[in-house]
Amino acid sequence: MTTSLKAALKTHFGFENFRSKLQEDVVKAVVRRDRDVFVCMPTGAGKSLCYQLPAVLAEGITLVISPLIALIQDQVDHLKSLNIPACSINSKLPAGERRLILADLGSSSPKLKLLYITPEMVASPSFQPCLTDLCTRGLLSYLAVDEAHCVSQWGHDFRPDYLKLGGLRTRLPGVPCLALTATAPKKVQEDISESLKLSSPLSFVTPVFRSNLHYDVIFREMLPNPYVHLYAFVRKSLALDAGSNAQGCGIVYCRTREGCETVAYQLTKLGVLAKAYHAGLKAGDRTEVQHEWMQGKVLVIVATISFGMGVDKANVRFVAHWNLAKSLASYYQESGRAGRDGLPSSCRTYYSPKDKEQLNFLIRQEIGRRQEKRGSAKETDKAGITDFEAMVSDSPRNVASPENLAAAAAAAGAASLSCPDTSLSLHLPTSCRHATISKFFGDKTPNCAGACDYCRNPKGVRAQLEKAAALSTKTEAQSRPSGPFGFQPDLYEGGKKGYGFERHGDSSDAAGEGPREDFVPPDVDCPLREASSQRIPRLTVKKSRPTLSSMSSPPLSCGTLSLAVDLEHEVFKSSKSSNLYKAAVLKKVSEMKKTAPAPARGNGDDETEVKEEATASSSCSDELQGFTSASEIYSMKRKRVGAGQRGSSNPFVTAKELLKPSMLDSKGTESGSESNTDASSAVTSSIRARANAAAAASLSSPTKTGKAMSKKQQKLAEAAKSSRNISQYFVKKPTVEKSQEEEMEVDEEGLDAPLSHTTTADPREDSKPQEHSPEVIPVESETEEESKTDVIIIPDEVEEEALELEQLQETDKESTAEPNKPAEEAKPPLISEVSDDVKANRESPPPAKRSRPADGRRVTFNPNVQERALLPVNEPPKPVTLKEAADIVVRYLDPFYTQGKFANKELFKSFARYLSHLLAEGRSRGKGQVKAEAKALIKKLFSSVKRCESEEDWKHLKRPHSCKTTENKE
Ligand SMILES: Nc1ncnc2c1ncn2[C@@H]1O[C@H](COP(=O)(O)OP(=O)(O)OP(=O)(O)O)[C@@H](O)[C@H]1O
Ligand SMILES: [Zn+2]
Repeated sequence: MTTSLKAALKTHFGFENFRSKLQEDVVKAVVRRDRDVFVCMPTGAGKSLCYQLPAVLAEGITLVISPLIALIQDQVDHLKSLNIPACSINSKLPAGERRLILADLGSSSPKLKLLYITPEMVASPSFQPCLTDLCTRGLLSYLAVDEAHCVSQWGHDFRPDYLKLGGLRTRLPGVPCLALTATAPKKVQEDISESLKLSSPLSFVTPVFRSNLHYDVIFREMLPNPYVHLYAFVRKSLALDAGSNAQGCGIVYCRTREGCETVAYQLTKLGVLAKAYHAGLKAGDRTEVQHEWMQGKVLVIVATISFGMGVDKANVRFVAHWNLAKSLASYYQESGRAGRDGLPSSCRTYYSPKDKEQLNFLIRQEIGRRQEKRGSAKETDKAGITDFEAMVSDSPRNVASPENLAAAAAAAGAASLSCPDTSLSLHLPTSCRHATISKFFGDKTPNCAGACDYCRNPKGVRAQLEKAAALSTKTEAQSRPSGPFGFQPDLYEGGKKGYGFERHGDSSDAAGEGPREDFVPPDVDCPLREASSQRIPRLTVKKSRPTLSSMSSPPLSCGTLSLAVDLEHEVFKSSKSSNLYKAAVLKKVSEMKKTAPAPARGNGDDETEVKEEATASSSCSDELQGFTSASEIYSMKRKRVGAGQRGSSNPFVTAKELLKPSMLDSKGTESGSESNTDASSAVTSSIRARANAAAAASLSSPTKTGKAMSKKQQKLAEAAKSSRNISQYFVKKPTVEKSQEEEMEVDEEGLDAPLSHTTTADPREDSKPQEHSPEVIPVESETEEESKTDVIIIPDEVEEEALELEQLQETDKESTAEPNKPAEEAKPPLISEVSDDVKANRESPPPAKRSRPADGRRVTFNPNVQERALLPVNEPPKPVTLKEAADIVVRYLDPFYTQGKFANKELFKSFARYLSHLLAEGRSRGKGQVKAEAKALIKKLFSSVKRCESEEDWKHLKRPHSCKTTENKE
């Protein structure tokens, strides 16, 4: 058998030998087909071959379940390059190709050997006939479940759709199953076996210890300059000083996008080319960054955890965690991307107690949210906490715990060393970091032989701890109850004051820039009215911002500035939370835009005008020198900041600051600068806010600033338009004051993915459509361009959903998909995922879809009113696309989800998907009809069931053909 396997290995894959005895043993076991098989091997050990080779040798088709389209694409491309017939069915596939695949699968002897598919797709109703057909004809040779840990709610990457695979399994009797993962503690292994209904599986588990990896931990906040420290680490790890020619590279993981941007910027500035990678970048940019890094053109990739899964690069010489990983399992997997070639590599954590607090908070918050949705607690809810504690716990209970948590305490993330705000001396790391990891995964203690800082220099590690403890005590003593804005640790879990401004203040947290920052009341001369008021919990005043005097751009006129200040103050007074404040600002700006004359553009006088403005305002700015300027005072919660927001820690910028770059742009002095990068690509709240604020400011001086409208400003204004919808979405919300949670949840990309879908801030909390009232806004003052963009409303939910899916499904290979899929548009896909549609919605700004109604009025937000007011007169209805149908469905369905009418989010999504397809079928109807039908169907559903508990609940729904709308009548 060995000989024939080896021959096949050579013939089909070009390998002389198996990579390891383990790989060979697994392949042999799989080929025997008499048992299910469980494989736990480190990343890069060659797991894929364990099912690919048997798949090639077997008759029939191997169904491979993999969580990411990007991963699937890589695998399929690789197999195709080896002439092995493999493909994937997903919603990105052009209809023609999909038909071909389905035709092959339906033929008597399909040519395909491997069919890759996501768990969502395999569970989708449209795929079932194909699956059943293959199964009944005995054409399925194996079921391979890659990244099988996603099936476990104890695992760090739980994906609810993986749970459905148990059901799938039972429908495929006699098909041997192979489950593969790189990281699975005992508990997760058991869970995998149970959930996938593996029958007495043969287990192949590699020890987790990797002797070529060196682990250490540095207390970030004890460093005079953490970036310089990181830079030195990079140089050393890549042997740059030794003039090494070895093409090594490295990864720095940050929790937030902003952190990535900052670290990448700092490293590059110091002399090592580093680039950021996160879901806030355009897909193409992400792919390019990854590509450059793979090719060694960029030495360091600074990424959120959206980067890495499936990245097959052997010579990663270091993995640094600038922020803590969220669990020991995650840490092991992330750091494990180093040294796949077996050569010595470094894994370093830059530990900060703030990270620990924030992560702890976020994890608990997420669990609370899940429980709230579910209405009950589950034992597995604790998984997130225990896994995290495995990283950072310093509690004696855990140290004594037989379940490794203790071990973890001293462990890998070193976070163990954490918690300087407790008595550190009691919890010195008591063992080697490798040992901790091994214990966590249920392995026996390895022989570290100096491959961690503790084993190398236990004294040094202790000394660091003690120093950190001392520093922390000092900092606490200094900062404790320092007036109304002080951090009050006693209240940590008690209320919003307990979280304090400084903890969740802003970006410096994430980026780890230096020591903890205390709230500094603003200068008495600060132009912002009520600047020191803390009536809105997360609007902080920061003195550390540059003052007017330090600005290089032309200053504003006094009038503009004071108007901006007044505007802000008015809104500030009437808002109760930062979100409401933000929404109100956006609304105000939007209103003003409508009542002001359209700004003249591009008349060639820009430069003169700007100069005039600068001269006119110079005296005013002089007066203000030394003060924190109005525009730099509000520090809102961080929102997604896209490329080009490097180092920026204050995403919410008010009128004046916005005007500054825009005026510069208009003079051409900063065109092409990084702040000028495609604003639309990162339509973040911050940018929207900037755009709106810009518009507001320009209105305060309509002639001058209007003329100075730059390209950038136009782009921003465009971004603002799409935000207007969202602002209305917000503004109709009840004035419920939210806790500091919101501040943290926004851009915690690093946490989003690992905590599964639900970790992303639940969009529904921010979007309660049922509370919106119709709003009719006159359009007289609008520019033509503006009026085109207001028809489609993108609920935040859609954006969040898209982000979530982006992270989970298409993180890094977006470019492999066709940008616009005419085929998809032309014909309803046989198999599709609503998620992609939703995503598409987010990526492309809402197109102008309807002409303005004859009465010159535009209706926003209330879909019922829209229908009437916006229907084109005497024009045949434009047939809806699937995407448009999905938009409509999501919008109408969302309130029901919010009201708890769906047992869980998956059902909600599944119904949305079902309904979208139903409504888009045939493509012959216009929007009005689709809307009416959507409403009718939803109504019908909830007239038969009080709460949707299963897919059966909607199976009876059919398109209501009798449903007539205005559009129909035309
Ligand atoms: N027998 C072999 N000889 C040489 N190279 C091999 C062999 N088997 C696999 N490889 C190569 O090893 C690399 C890693 O394999 P693979 O991607 O399957 O790892 P993996 O264990 O699935 O990692 P991950 O956990 O990241 O998915 C690939 O480039 C693959 O081609
Ligand atoms: Zn050790």
